[in-house]
Amino acid sequence: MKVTIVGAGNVGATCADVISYRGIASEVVLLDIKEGFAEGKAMDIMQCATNTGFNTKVSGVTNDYSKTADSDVVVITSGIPRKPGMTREELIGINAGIVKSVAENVLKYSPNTIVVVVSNPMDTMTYLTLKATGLPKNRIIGMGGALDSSRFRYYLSKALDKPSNDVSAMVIGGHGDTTMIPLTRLASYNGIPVSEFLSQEALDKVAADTMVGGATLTGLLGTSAWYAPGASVAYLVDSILNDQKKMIACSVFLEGEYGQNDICLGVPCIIGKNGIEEILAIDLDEKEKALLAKSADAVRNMNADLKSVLA
Ligand SMILES: NC(=O)c1ccc[n+]([C@@H]2O[C@H](COP(=O)([O-])OP(=O)(O)OC[C@H]3O[C@@H](n4cnc5c(N)ncnc54)[C@H](O)[C@@H]3O)[C@@H](O)[C@H]2O)c1
Ligand SMILES: O=C(O)C[C@H](O)C(=O)O
Repeated sequence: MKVTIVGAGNVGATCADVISYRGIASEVVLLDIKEGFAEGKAMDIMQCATNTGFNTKVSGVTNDYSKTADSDVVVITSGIPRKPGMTREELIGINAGIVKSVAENVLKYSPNTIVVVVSNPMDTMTYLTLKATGLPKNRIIGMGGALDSSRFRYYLSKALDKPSNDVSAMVIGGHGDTTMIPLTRLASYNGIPVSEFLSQEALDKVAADTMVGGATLTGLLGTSAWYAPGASVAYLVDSILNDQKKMIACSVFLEGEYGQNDICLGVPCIIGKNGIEEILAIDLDEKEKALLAKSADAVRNMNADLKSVLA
């Protein structure tokens, strides 16, 4: 199975590293526009093979899309990341043009691929990829919910003082500081509602910390995060390539689901060899429904800025 990652920067290279280390794909191609950069990242990763014991073939290319031919999955991480004090939405001016041209280029050589969109603002970039390529909705997946949910589980585990892997929780909605919706009501510690262990005040703080999880890291690092983002993409790619049918919150084109139309937004999906195999309809309470509607309004506003790119 072959995976191409366009953008060999922090997130793209970390994703390639996790995919090869865990043996998720037999081949990974890293592509970047910066001369020699992807080649260098691929060589560095390949030199881990004997010490960590993997057999995935990782190669790097400078802007040569012919080397990406017949990829089963293409991950788009090309574009600029935010700096401290910025929102993800401020990246649209530069990233929209990059994402559109990358999506068009990869499809020339891999017409049957499944595309995973990572570049920010992610929900809008997913919508742009869908509109620009005309691919069926099951083959365009926006990655944000997997990461936000892992941060939610991290903050819950810290509040509970228990391991993250004993916590089950999901974030839906947009992948933005004010648009994501941590589903606190449904979060559990080994099947027991977290509200049995944590006060409402503590749960509200966990939700607030989760929502600004990316901004907090950007403030600490000076650029946005990459370890958890790269691992979250690899987790999603694993479910596609190995047909695991995992339930993962992903940004997907909605046609009536959750009362939304003509938008890509994070909702729970079953992810398998066909990409988005099912959009799960979960019962939200009135407060959660209102938050999702507000989140959709904000993402739709952002999508309106794509007019000139899509013209
Ligand atoms: N969806 C998410 O959950 C999530 C998580 C983390 C980061 N991101 C986003 O992912 C993107 C990448 O972040 P990063 O930290 O890896 O940034 P980075 O700057 O480390 O890497 C981006 C890479 O893209 C390359 N690039 C730019 N234009 C290109 C083009 N036309 N073709 C090929 N390569 C091109 C650059 O040369 C660079 O190497 C950002 O937009 C960031 O906001 C999203
Ligand atoms: O925070 C960012 O800008 C990058 C990414 O979306 C993240 O959540 O880490």
